[in-house]
Amino acid sequence: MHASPALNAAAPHPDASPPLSNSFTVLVVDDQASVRHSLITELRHAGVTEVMEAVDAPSAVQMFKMRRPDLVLLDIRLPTHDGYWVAQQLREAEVGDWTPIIFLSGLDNDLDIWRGIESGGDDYLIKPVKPIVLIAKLRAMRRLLDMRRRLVSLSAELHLANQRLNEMVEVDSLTGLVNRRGFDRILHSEIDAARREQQPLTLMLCDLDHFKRFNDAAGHVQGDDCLRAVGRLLKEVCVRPRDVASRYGGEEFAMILPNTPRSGAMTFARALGSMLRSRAIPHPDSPNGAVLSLSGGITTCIPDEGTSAESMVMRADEALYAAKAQGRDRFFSFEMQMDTIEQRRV
Ligand SMILES: Nc1nc2c(ncn2[C@@H]2O[C@H](COP(=O)(O)OP(=O)(O)OP(=O)(O)O)[C@@H](O)[C@H]2O)c(=O)[nH]1
Repeated sequence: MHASPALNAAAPHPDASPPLSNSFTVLVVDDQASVRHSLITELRHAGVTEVMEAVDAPSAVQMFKMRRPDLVLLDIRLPTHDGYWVAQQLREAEVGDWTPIIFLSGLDNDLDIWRGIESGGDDYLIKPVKPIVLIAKLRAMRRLLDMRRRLVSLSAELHLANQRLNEMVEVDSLTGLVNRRGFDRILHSEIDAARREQQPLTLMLCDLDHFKRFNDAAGHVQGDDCLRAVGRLLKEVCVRPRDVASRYGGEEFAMILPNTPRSGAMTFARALGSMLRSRAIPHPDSPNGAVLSLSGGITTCIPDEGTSAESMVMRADEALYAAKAQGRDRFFSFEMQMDTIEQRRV
């Protein structure tokens, strides 16, 4: 506390400077009514749209939390708690945010300035405050605040743009499914999650049967339509939120099915097979019948330290190769083959 007037009336008044544009709110914290009054008059003159007053530390903190001013003018000497304490409370109350704090004090020594900055202050004004200095600092802080807001909004825009870009580069343009890049990322992260949670993870590779003949007979445009139809079907069959259908490449698709044991994987394969049959997409030249069919290779495991995305793909691919070799239009599970050398027709 001190008795010096808030403003040095002898200092030249910055009448020539234009008022601060847009809305700008300031919280003045000082226990002396005369000081607050002089500061408020000067702030209004400078174009500050709203000035709040607090007479002590607790009410300053409370007002700050409720009203969130754009700037705080904070006296160091206050009853009960000092301005350093207030600054610390304000900084703790706005994690991730930043409101400029300018300390006001009659004290002019290096240690006070150091303590002020250490406790979260941004600048320091010695009372009596010269109006021209007050307004210059107000403008400087306003400029910093505007810059920070622009940066925050730019980084939010950048974050959104990055998200969109990521989505774009991970989406297959023909089918709208996750593409190979997205598949690789998701498979790695699901292996990690399944290892942590000790839950079974299933990978299913599906390949359309005799698709070269389809293209040769119907043409590539119809072939593309067919791939789109299969893409829609795979999306439909992936009903659980973490199930992922992706286009692995060409006429090959991959499904990542977290928390899915072998039995669940076979149920999924049956559902997929029967949905495809019910769609009855005509195949103009298939030795397997008049409608499109597909073959699938499945691998299921609770990943351990030795499990990698590559090893899972290799196992699913081996099972897919066996399903093709055994006549197509079927799903094989790598593990079931290993366990029982049993082949299952879906
Ligand atoms: N229309 C179209 N065809 C594609 C696309 N990508 C791959 N293909 C075709 O898919 C066919 C795949 O042929 P193969 O690998 O010989 O396999 P397949 O004829 O399906 O025979 P199996 O897999 O053994 O049943 C090739 O003719 C590719 O040109 C695509 O984006 N659009």
